[in-house]
Amino acid sequence: MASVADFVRRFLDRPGSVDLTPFQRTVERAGELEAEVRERTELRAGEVGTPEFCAVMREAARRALGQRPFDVQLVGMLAMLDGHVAQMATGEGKTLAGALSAAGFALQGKHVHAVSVNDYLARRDAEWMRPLFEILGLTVGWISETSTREERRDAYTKDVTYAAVSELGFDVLRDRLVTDPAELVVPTPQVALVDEADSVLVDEARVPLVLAGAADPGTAVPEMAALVRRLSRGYHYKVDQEGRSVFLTAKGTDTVEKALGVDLYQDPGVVTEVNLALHAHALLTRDVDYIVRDGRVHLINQSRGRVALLQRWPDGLQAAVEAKEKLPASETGEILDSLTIQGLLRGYPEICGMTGTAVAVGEQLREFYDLKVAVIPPNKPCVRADEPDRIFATAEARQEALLDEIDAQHATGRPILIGTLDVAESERLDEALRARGLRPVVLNAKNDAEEAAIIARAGALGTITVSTQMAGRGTDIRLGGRPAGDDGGTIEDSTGDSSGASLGDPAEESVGESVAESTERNVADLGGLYVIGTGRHDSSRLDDQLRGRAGRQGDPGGSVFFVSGEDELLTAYAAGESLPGADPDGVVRQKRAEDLVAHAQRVAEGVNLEIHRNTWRYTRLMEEQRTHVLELRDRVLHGDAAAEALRTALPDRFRELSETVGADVVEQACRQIVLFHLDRCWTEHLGYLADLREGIHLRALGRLNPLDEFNREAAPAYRSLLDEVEQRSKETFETADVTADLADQGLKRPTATWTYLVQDNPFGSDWERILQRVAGTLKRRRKK
Ligand SMILES: Nc1ncnc2c1ncn2[C@@H]1O[C@H](COP(=O)(O)OP(=O)(O)OP(=O)(O)O)[C@@H](O)[C@H]1O
Repeated sequence: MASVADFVRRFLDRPGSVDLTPFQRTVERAGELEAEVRERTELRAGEVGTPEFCAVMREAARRALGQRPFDVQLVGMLAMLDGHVAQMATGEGKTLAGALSAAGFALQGKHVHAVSVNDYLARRDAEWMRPLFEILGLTVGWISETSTREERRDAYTKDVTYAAVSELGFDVLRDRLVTDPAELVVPTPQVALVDEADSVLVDEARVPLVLAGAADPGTAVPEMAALVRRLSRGYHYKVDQEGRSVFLTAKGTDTVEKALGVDLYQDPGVVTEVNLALHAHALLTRDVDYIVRDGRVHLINQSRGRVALLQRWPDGLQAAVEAKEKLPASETGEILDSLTIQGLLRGYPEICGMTGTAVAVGEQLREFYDLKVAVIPPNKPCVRADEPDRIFATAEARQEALLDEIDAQHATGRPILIGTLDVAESERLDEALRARGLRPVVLNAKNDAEEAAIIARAGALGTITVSTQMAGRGTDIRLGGRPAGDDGGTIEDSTGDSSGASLGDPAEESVGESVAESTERNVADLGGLYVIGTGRHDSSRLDDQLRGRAGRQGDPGGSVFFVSGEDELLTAYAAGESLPGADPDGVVRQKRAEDLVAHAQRVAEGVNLEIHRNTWRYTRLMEEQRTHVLELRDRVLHGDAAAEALRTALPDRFRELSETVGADVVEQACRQIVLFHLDRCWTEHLGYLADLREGIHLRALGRLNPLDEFNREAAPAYRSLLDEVEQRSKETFETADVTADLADQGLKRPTATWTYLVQDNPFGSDWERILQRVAGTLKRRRKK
């Protein structure tokens, strides 16, 4: 019978979170089997999810990696095997828990795609966990951006394949162009096990992965960039409170019209160009939203603080930023196909994941993926001291207090990790600290190559590390600065001679106290790593990830955020409400100030959720159509559907050709013809949907619901696409010389293709922006 405590706990659990009791019981019983399993020479896992299975997995990890999984890691494993997102705090050993569950799926004969956050982690985790998979008789592979198609195909044949989500998506997209089944790379998706599930499944969910082809330089608009550079904010143009949209004032409209000699009202094309240039000028900031490196604009991924490789904004905006920076426009090309990360991952019949911060996005995980969160307790209780925010009236007062605090803490030798909100701020802080004679180490999107090394040292005595959000994830910070994983957890260790893996507990083997351990103890006596945030993020999860760098595995540690009333979070999301008055030292001490900061953060989170929902409403239909097109394509690629269709439609032509060139040649030609037109029409359909979405605002002005309107038009357009494919295929079949190269007869596929991610539009959806813009322009016209 469940105890009262159990009942109360379950009652208090957040709605939608998973009851761990059955998993905990299984793990308890696994504990009873441990001694017996240790004696076995051969490890057979038995039925997945049973106590014996858990005991064998634990023993496998102990033998292969020298790490005996803690009970909580086994509970996490069971939760993932049951199809949930396991929330495990930073440093709790998610890599091992994830590998154990990947192995559990693989032992059931399923292929697992372990979705990593980046190439570095995909490779590191695959190599680190390789001995575990091998001891269980399983194979493992990894994919990185530089992997060849052959290497990728090989990696996908393994039981478990580690890869960044973008690589998986790009492979799926590239497979879209294949006309011979032997060239396919990605097998049918089975299980996705997603690391940092909140970030991939929620924050990046709406990012489209794009496959483009047939080069065409982007539209450069240098004159527009030069023109808007001369406009003044507040006078010629205004930016809304949330910093998400910008619009010309009546004065600005006049100035632009005079300068360009056009009537903006008559010329929507020019309005779009001016607005894009204004966006690039007023809303996107160098070293915050992007950096310029090697003569190119590199976007910064806001939630990770690192350069978002291969990402770009929607084309017009990308070109506008390039023009703003006086750089040549980068190539654009026609979009051949695109797929959002959410669409990609929803294509897996089974999905689960792990992260340090899932509860806060529990609602989205349920809504978009039907996933529940399992909150796994820590192995050792967290003793980190999280101080309340220190709130200041002005940014200046905050800066002074921040520098004083760093100075004071550093004087004791305590290691400090300072998290800034963007690259520019990390550089300013670096300068200010140097002016005080301190020697910080800076980690930001500009030097991310050194990340692992810098972070591994961040816990060393006397170290000051200034970092953007990138420090939040992936690399272990050890007190005393021991490099991550020197107990068996780095690539170097595990790619080496794995037969040397220790069989006992690492702790049992050390004799006496090493230098590293004594430094670790010193740092612990000083209070452990001290994390300081220079401002609250617009999502509490990002704050929690930063705090989570300290206090890992029961280590001592501390964290505090320095907030100012001038921070964007407050000016954008708590506008109209002012902070209570500050004391003479500039500090705001009333409780209401804390509430206001929390309120602003909740508003920001709500705004993001709304944008996500809205984007998904529009993309869902497109992705359903895409799935359908792909099913058709598969039938054509793998079977004789094309030949059957054309034989039925044009029996005489089919017979005549079969007699002259043979049935095989005709069948192959039919396949090529239908695939060509299907791909071509899909590309055209995507272009049509993009235009439709851009134009839908005009109907919104006519008081029709834009989403209904969109759906009303997109559905018949798709039906006519299918008719069109049929029509064009018949025409080609009728007229083409099927013995010659079909490419010479107008069926030319794109010669060059490339892939990229479209950075989520930072100002809300295109249609929302355009709507605001048009409404704004019309309002101003009426006033005139
Ligand atoms: N069962 C175990 N026994 C001993 N050490 C372990 C065990 N599990 C994990 N570790 C060690 O704990 C450290 C943290 O593991 P890992 O990097 O997987 O944590 P994490 O949960 O992914 O943290 P983060 O959220 O920061 O990425 C690593 O050095 C790893 O070797």
